[in-house]
Amino acid sequence: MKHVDFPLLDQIEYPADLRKMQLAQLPQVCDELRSFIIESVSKNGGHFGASLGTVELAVALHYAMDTPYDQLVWDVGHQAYGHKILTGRRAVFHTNRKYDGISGFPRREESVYDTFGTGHSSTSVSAILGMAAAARQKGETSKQHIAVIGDGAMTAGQAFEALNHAGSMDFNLTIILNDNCMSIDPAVGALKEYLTQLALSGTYNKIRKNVGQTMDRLQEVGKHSKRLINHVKSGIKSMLADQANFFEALNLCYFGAVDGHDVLKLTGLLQDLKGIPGPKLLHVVTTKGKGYEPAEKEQTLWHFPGLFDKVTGTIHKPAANTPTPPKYQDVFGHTMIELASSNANIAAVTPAMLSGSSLKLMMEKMPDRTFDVGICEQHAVTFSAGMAVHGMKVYCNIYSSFMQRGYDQLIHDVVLQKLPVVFCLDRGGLVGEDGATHHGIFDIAYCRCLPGVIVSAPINEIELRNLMYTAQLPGSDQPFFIRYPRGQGATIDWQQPFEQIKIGTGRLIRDGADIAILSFGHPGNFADQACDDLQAHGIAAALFDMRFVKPIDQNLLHHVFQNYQHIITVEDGSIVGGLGSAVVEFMSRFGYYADIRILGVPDRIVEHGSVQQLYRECGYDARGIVDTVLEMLHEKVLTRKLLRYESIQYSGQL
Ligand SMILES: Cc1ncc(C[n+]2csc(CCOP(=O)(O)OP(=O)(O)O)c2C)c(N)n1
Ligand SMILES: CC(=O)[C@@H](O)[C@H](O)COP(=O)(O)O
Ligand SMILES: [Mg+2]
Repeated sequence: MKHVDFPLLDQIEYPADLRKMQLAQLPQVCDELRSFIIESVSKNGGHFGASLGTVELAVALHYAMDTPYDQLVWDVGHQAYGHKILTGRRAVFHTNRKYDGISGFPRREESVYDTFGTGHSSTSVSAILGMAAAARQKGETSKQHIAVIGDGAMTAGQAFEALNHAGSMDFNLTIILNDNCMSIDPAVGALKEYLTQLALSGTYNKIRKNVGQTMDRLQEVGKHSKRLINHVKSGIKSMLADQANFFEALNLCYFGAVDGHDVLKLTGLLQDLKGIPGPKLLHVVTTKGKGYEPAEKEQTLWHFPGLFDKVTGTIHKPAANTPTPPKYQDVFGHTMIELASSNANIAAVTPAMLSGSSLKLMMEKMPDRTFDVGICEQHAVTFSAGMAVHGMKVYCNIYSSFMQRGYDQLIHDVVLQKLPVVFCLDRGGLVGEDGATHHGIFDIAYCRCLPGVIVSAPINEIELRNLMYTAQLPGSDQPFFIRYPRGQGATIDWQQPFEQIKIGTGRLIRDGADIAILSFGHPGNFADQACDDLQAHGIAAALFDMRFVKPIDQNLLHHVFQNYQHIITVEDGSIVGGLGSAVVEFMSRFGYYADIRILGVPDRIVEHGSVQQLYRECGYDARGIVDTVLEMLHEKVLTRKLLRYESIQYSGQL
């Protein structure tokens, strides 16, 4: 750590302050900004390597552009910490991703400098193109529009759709391709190879000279006429004729590749580019984790390291003296290896979440049957469907919120064709600090409405394994969803022999006569705890683990409606369209009546914080369940208290 204090950064509240500085001071600003990020993330947590890689870019952009008038969109937004710190949020940066604190991603509500909310990838070029179109309509001809997009994010279909559109328009647009050869895991795919070749080709030096000549010409003419734009393009194109540049072929002026850590050159280049009208792509080469050695060396680990000692680079780990339950993702990863070892038809697919899904474990052992297809959820779904056509049993693992990207592919390419793909929806439910963009709370509803599918959720790791096992048994020939949460499970002794689960059956976890609690997935554990707590109030609650919302266990529900007047449903998902809705639909269909409360994520946007804080806020943690039961059984509880009081009085008289 070079800096213990921040003499230049202290003078910068907003980019206007940065722009008052001398160009020669920018390297030190970068130095201080980098130190600030290291200091803050080591203590408060957050995404790390990506923002270290964009320090120079953030400084150069805010120095060269007139933000917030000029519009800047950061794709994904996990790399925008430098931007946040330079745009009025340094003093509150320690609240990053915390409950009631600032978001870990750009948010329109948070700052005028955050022109577009992100979190999910590959949206930036579309969004900035839309803004440029709006500016054109308003006659704001001098306004700059810049999207910063990583090489990982660039692999998604939407990014290509936007490039295709951008190249056909003459809007004033700069796409900065931040190429660090990394996604969360090492970048994959043909684009990666292409960008590497491009970066090595040394095109930039020639182009840089050309920019200078172009600027002279622009000054001479004075206006950004269409003729001039074409002139600029053809000038650059001629220099690239022997290179068949992909971006040029799409009609974007390509500049690069440049060193993304040379802040002075970067600033000069951005200033130059401002004067060149039309769609441009600047290829910037950076290092993920730049300036912090451990993060440069182990880039996947330091994408999101958790708290660490900034001096030694030691990542804090929980004390290992007591055994803890594993993460659901690891149970999934290990179980995949077990299943695939005994079933040669099994393959696995992940759209760029190799480590996050723990499919990395299977990739190491069975690389021929494990596919990291890059960030492209839509392709991942249809690719899996294609394999299923020819009898492969594909486990397509997609984070619940990212699956939203592939919804038509689910319907059109899987459900309508009745293909038995197994979708393992990881991060189902509230995910915590990543917040609203990443909460996987809509999947129960968006899967439940699909005809002919199975929608399940395990209460613990053993059930996760058994569901995964069941999904590949002969006769399992429907699309099969298994959704499970982020983080740790509930069972230490999880590696039990597989057992088949009868599809569409729930089970009684504990009996009781006063109220029935129906749970779906891991909140069954909250309900179990609540049942314990309710005993102290003299209430005997029954707990049913539904396991499936589709097909739903009708026998179980008939039993519940025939035996209980009071029913609570609990799920880690939106209360609109989930388990609660399914139970009410059943009640109405069969003409039952009961006092029902639906607990889950309310119909509003839930922000970030620890999952415990968010479960509390939404009222479906153990305490929330207890409170709801007490409220529902208010009179019964009062009567019982009274009876107990009377019996004490009476025994006192004896
Ligand atoms: C639609 C979607 N899929 C997956 C992710 C998870 N994700 C976040 S960052 C990231 C890697 C992005 O790579 P790149 O754009 O190159 O940025 P870098 O981290 O290398 O700076 C991934 C896969 C996401 N945010 N959105
Ligand atoms: C920015 C992004 O989308 C990912 O880095 C995400 O934060 C990963 O989430 P997990 O930590 O749950 O794998
Ligand atoms: Mg990258």
